[in-house]
Amino acid sequence: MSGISYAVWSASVADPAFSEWLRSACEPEWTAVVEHRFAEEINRGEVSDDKMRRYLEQDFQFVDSFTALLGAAVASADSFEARVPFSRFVGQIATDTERSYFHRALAELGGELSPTVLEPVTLDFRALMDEARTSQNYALIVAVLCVAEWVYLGWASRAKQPLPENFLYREWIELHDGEDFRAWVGFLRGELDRVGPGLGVEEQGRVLDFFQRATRLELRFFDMADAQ
Ligand SMILES: Cc1ncc(CN)c(N)n1
Repeated sequence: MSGISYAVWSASVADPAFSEWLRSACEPEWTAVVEHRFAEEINRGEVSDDKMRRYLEQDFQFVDSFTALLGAAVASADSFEARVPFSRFVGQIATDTERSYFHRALAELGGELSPTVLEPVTLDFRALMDEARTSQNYALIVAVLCVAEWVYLGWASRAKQPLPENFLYREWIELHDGEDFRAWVGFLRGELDRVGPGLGVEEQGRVLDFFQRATRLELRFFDMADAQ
């Protein structure tokens, strides 16, 4: 990936959907995230407690900004029907099942819900999400949300059955795979496919820029978690 690409998506029959056009412009980083060693170790239940604690401490700070970004999607969507899946996700997942996972997992690992030191990549990711949130631009907001959820579906759906017994890994995988999560990612992609083609060329380039920056940050986040 080399910064903003002003290659234009076009609506001819042969062209991919807008979301697939964005994703394929993020190779090889996209595949590097989905096939990352750290993700493979989660899928096999082999991450050391120390690494898992560090990752989840930082990720809980990610999730805080992510939840605020979901709120911005509710506010900036162009119809009631589009607002509903975001609202449902905030209520059922982000502030309920996922929050409960973080509380239990960090208690088990002796981690902190509010670590004093935030890694540079955590700060950078929070900054990107804040930039998308304060833009109040629906396409930019959905682009960042879509990357975060789609790459997580990518690695989690590679986990082999039976999943690890330890809840630290099993629940983290289950939160990012399964029928409901696939439908959620399908919705996010569908929103990009719906609004993307109607944007001007410059605005499409801006969406691509946010999509690429989010993908790079996902890769850096797993690199940070894997380092030690
Ligand atoms: C860094 C990151 N990216 C995505 C996700 C999935 N919501 C997450 N928990 N953390």
